[in-house]
Amino acid sequence: MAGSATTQHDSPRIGVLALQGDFREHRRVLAELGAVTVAVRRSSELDEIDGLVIPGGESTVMDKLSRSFGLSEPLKQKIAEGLPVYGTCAGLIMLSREILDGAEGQQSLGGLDIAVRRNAFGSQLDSFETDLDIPALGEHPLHAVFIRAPVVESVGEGVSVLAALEDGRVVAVEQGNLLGTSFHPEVTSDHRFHDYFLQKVRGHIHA
Ligand SMILES: NC(=O)CC[C@H](N)C(=O)O
Repeated sequence: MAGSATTQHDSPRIGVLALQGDFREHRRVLAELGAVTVAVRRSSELDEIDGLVIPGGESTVMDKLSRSFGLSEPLKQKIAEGLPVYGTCAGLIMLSREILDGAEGQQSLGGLDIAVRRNAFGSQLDSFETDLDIPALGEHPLHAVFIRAPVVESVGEGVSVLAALEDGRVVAVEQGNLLGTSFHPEVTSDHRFHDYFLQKVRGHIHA
């Protein structure tokens, strides 16, 4: 057991960083998949969870709030200790080693050895939807919703690319305990990405 916080058999406790952004949607999806969810706003709550989701929203705000709430250092430590963490959109930005087109002074938590470019699709294509082939999730393409999304511009050696757009731009990655998507699986009815994350969490609990 790798320091499990799980109390009920097979119901992992998943924290959702609830400082800002669409944390409610993630909690709803995770609950539908049988997880117990915890809104994380203070560092003590990080000790009660088996995995963490960092939602979409605005990474500059999430960065400032996580630092002023004293969450950013404990979060970095949990990531280094192997807590499974899934970041969507702004959450992916939070997990990246390097932010391109970040705001003045913007910091990330790091963990994923990637560089991401914020708002990579520009104002002309603020939001769009497309079907992505994601072999790790099975044969059926996943309908993906992008909202002022970042793209992954470079990946380090230990990073697996899970999905890319037709033009090759990377939009989903995995590295060890960490998972990140440029898009928002919490706003569609296809929950395979959250399910994939929960499998990672269960694997970590039983490791
Ligand atoms: N939907 C989102 O999470 C948008 C991310 C936002 N553009 C940012 O930089 O944080």
